Amino acid sequence: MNSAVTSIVPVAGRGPGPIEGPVQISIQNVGKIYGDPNAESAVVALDGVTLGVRRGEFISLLGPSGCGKSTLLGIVAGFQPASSGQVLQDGRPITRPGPTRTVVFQDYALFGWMTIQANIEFGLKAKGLSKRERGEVARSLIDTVRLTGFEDKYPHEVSGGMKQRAAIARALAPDPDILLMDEPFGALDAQTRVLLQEEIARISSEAGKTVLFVTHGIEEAVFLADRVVVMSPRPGRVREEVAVPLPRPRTAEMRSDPWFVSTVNELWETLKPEWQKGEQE
Ligand SMILES: Nc1ncnc2c1ncn2[C@@H]1O[C@H](COP(=O)(O)OP(=O)(O)OP(=O)(O)O)[C@@H](O)[C@H]1O
Repeated sequence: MNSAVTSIVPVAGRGPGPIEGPVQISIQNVGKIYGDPNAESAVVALDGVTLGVRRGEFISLLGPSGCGKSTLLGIVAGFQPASSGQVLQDGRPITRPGPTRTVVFQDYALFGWMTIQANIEFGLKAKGLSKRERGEVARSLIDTVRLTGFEDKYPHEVSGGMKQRAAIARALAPDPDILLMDEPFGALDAQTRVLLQEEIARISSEAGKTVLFVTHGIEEAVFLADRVVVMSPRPGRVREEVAVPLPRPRTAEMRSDPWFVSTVNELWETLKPEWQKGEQE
């Protein structure tokens, strides 16, 4: 463990400091093995991951490719079970997907045959809202993600950034407690990515959601998070945590803040050797 990075603590007077309050997601000693655990081909994706996420906290899960980030997110979503350990939401075990947790994927996962508005409204039918109410919620979210004027377009008619804005609005539509984001900006060009980082920082603060954000972008992880949780190469474990003292709302100028620059550099210097090793394996 790198003491230089782990020793970083919120700086007094710089920002809101660590999020206080009850733990909403409790990841307890979670392990995941793909395949027959006794077979040589078994893949140990996660090993003893323990993490508490507070209500309203934005956590970036940072780690090299293949370290089990998506696996962990999938277990929290309820898409797949842990092989050992458990995940609790507000004290209750997560055993299946539920409307209080929604997921944004890298590949947008929009329905191509539905307009942007219909995509956003989709999840609201299950909540029993009338057509008029669904329309109102969708229009408000379209405004939030700055897609006004594009509501009647189909996904193939808009840019990648717009598709991801729509996917974020769709995930917010059922008013979940927890937003799970799996490399949501991974498919976007660098400029769009930066713009959407600022958008999601704004939206998540305004909406007060708990966010688990998976990325292998160090700068993105630090810019967005209240706490960056760094995972080790496979089998994924929590390697270290960095509390981010920057105030909210996060703004573009913070990327040149001395704390930000040195933390990103420190993380890169710490992680580079093991990430390079992972690339070669
Ligand atoms: N369904 C599966 N069956 C077998 N092995 C799997 C399965 N899903 C993932 N794995 C393996 O588990 C390990 C962790 O994968 P995972 O996708 O969770 O990592 P990741 O950190 O999200 O990677 P990336 O950043 O590349 O998306 C990898 O070695 C992967 O090949």
